Amino acid sequence: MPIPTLTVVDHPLVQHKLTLLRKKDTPTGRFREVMRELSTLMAYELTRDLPLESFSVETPMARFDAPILSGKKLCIVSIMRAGQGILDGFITLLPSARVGHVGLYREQETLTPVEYYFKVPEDIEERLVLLIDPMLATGRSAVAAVHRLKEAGAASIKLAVLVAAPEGLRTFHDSHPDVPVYAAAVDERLDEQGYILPGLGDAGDRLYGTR
Ligand SMILES: O=P(O)(O)OC[C@H]1O[C@H](OP(=O)(O)OP(=O)(O)O)[C@H](O)[C@@H]1O
Ligand SMILES: O=c1cc[nH]c(=O)[nH]1
Ligand SMILES: [Mg+2]
Repeated sequence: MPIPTLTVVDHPLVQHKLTLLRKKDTPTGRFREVMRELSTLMAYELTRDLPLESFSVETPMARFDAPILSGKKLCIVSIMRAGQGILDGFITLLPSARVGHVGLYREQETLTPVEYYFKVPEDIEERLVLLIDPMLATGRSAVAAVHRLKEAGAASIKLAVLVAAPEGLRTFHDSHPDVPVYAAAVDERLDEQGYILPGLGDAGDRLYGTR
């Protein structure tokens, strides 16, 4: 059984920007902007261990062997809606990655994730999947998304979230011990409605100004 891994991205810029997202009076436009900035930093961390190979390049001065990315191609998969808030930053750093979407919302009473959309590239089994969602609360949405990705053939997946609850991390690791998790923060706990405390509120609502 693989050992579940959790990487908390403790870079000062990540922590500073996350604080801006947490502030309840950060307005929608600014929230969206900061989430995008933060997501480029998360993408940087998630790709830290990508393999490199040598490529012969001619600079204006000389020919030499320079490093380029090798290994599996990438697929970024966003868990809608709130995942869209961190998708742009990932695409900015990884412009040739394919992009997939999983549409999920939590049913309010039971917190059961309900799927309304699923579209991923056909060759997903050949790609490293970077699954993204700002929030991991009960963990059930991420568990369901990974389950669907594995059904579609994905064999290599990393999960990136901004804020995770300890309860959700346990549930996720129990279901998918092979999927490493990257988070900007692990918060205290869930409240009675399944929101993360202290968290940042409802990420989708704050991104899009809904309630
Ligand atoms: O870990 P869980 O308890 O499953 O909760 C986390 C999910 O909740 C939020 O989505 P939400 O259901 O609010 O949908 P939205 O993105 O459309 O707002 C969030 O973006 C996650 O997908
Ligand atoms: O705190 C939470 C929990 C689930 N989804 C959110 O957007 N925020
Ligand atoms: Mg929401």
